[in-house]
Order: sequence, then structure tokens, then C-alpha cells
Amino acid sequence: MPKPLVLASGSEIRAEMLRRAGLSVAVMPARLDEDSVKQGMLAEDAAPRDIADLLAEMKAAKVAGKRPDALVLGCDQVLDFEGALLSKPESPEAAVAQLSEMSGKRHKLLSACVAFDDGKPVWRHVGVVTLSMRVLSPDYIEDYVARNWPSIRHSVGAYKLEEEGSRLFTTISGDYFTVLGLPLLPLLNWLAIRGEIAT
Ligand SMILES: Nc1nc2c(ncn2[C@H]2C[C@H](O)[C@@H](COP(=O)(O)OP(=O)(O)OP(=O)(O)O)O2)c(=O)[nH]1
Repeated sequence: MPKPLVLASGSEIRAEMLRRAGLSVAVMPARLDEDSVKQGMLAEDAAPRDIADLLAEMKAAKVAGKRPDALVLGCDQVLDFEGALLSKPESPEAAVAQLSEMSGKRHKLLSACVAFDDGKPVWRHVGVVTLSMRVLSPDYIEDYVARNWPSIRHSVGAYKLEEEGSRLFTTISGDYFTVLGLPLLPLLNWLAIRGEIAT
């Protein structure tokens, strides 16, 4: 009998991706102090993928205790730009500065997902995508942020690929869903193998 699925994330796009795939999912955001965990791991020179993986596990663990009956998914996405870990821009000005820095260069998005069952981690995956940003004019960056701030403020890269953000890139090497924040295909593969979803 398939177990109930709980997404320990406040990310609308993650819930939307799962629901659009036909999965019934309950949302229970974990509400962690991510910044202090990130700062602690960066102080120990942790790799971006390890930071994303640990945060995803911590979010899943926090909610798994409340829902022992369910499969609980914790997620986290980090942006690796030339070895630095960027976070969601806190203001339109910060978004303009971040996009200006990334213009004409490549960065990576790493989307981690960890699944808990019976109070312990039973599956994990970190999806990695390399994005090549085109050279953007300062005027366009200003206009782009002014037009899209209410939407892009929730994205770690200050863009949404499924919206005007697609215009920022010349190539993307990796999985579309991973850019949006979830390694959806590996997750669906695992759920199918476990018999949690029909195929
Ligand atoms: N719709 C959309 N969202 C994006 C895109 N790129 C990144 N994101 C979002 C996905 C996540 O919601 C967010 C990454 O931040 P986090 O991994 O910390 O998740 P968030 O704070 O949203 O929720 P959570 O910490 O899981 O409760 O950025 C994109 O291209 N499109």
C-alpha cells in the first residue's frame, strides 16, 4: 500500500511539480534556520552539494518526526558561482548586483532531495545543472528585475526559468526540473521502484 507523501518544503514550485506529475502530496514546511547551518558548514569548507544534502536531510528529519506514517521529502537548492555559495537576493538591488556578476559566465544549481521513511533517511539525490548566462546589458538587468522582482525574489538565482528567466541563458546543461528546485525524475524513478506510484 503506497504511503502518504509529505513535502517538507515551503517551495510552491516543488509542490506544483509533484502535483503536476499526478502525485498527491501534503505540504509541511520544515522552517529551519538555514543560514546558520550554511555558515557553519562553509566555515568547515564543506562542498556546496554537501550543504544542500545536509539541509535537505535536516528539513526532512524535522517533519518526519511529526508524520511517522508518511514518506517525507526534504529539499534544498544552492547556487554555486565560481566556488561561492549565493543565496536568495534580499532586495531588487541585490538581485541586480547578483545578475550583473553572473552575466556572461556559468554557474551551477544543485538541488538536493532526501526521503525519510520510519524516521530515517532511505533515499537521497543531488541534481546538478550548469547554466551559461548570456552577456546581459545593465539596462536589461535593471528592467528585468524591476518587472519580475515579486516573482524572482523567491528564487536562489533571481530568475525563474519557466518565465522570462529563460532569456538569460544561452545553454543549460542538465535537467529542467532540477533548475526549478527538485531532482524530479530520479525521485519518480525511486518512487516507481518502491511501488509508491504506478508506472
Ligand atoms: N519557479 C522557480 N523556482 C526556482 C527556480 N530556480 C530556483 N527556484 C526556487 C526553488 C526553491 O523554492 C528556491 C530555492 O530555495 P530553497 O531550496 O531554500 O527552498 P525554499 O526556501 O523555497 O523552500 P524550503 O526551504 O524547502 O522550505 O528557489 C526557477 O527557475 N523557477
